[in-house]
Amino acid sequence: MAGREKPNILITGTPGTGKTSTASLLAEATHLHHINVGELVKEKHLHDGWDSDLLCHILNEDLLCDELEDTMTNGGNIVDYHACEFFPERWFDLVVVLQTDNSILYDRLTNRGYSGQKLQNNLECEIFQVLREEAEESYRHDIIKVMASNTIEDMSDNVEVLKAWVASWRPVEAGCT
Ligand SMILES: Nc1ncnc2c1ncn2[C@@H]1O[C@H](COP(=O)(O)OP(=O)(O)OP(=O)(O)O)[C@@H](O)[C@H]1O
Repeated sequence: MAGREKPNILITGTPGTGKTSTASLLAEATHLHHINVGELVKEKHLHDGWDSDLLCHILNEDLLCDELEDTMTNGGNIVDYHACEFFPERWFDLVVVLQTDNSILYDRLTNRGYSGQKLQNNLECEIFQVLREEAEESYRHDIIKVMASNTIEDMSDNVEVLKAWVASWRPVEAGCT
């Protein structure tokens, strides 16, 4: 079976590190399709209700993966989500982990109205590099890029690097998996 003609990229990281902003700029620059998983889960009800402790939807991973399977098989997607271990490894050609210094992330999350346990959980997630570890446990290390996302300059540099990666990407020949 022929492989996909365009790559799939996963952009992950703690909430507030800039996944959606980076993914939408990259989608504009490359004409790849941006999938904001959080929005998709809400829109298509790919969840098992609302977690009133964590103040977020309880993701149904099977429903989400079934929903995305055909799109991912076709290729040409930028998937943006704050978790990564449950996606099939074969979906992605590149996994980007965005990281933000804690004081900057604190300001971004408080500006967005996060407080209490939710704020604390997200800051700890970034301090302990939970998403970087999750990516390293779930994907080949040579397809992972860890990128700083502290400033607008970082964001535009990251988009340029990723745009160049997309331009140089070539489909894997059938039989050369
Ligand atoms: N590198 C950056 N420099 C400056 N501001 C940034 C940067 N990245 C993100 N921001 C700002 O931080 C806020 C959060 O960004 P964004 O929504 O893209 O993060 P996210 O990782 O997608 O969050 P979530 O997982 O909650 O959707 C936005 O106001 C955005 O403009």
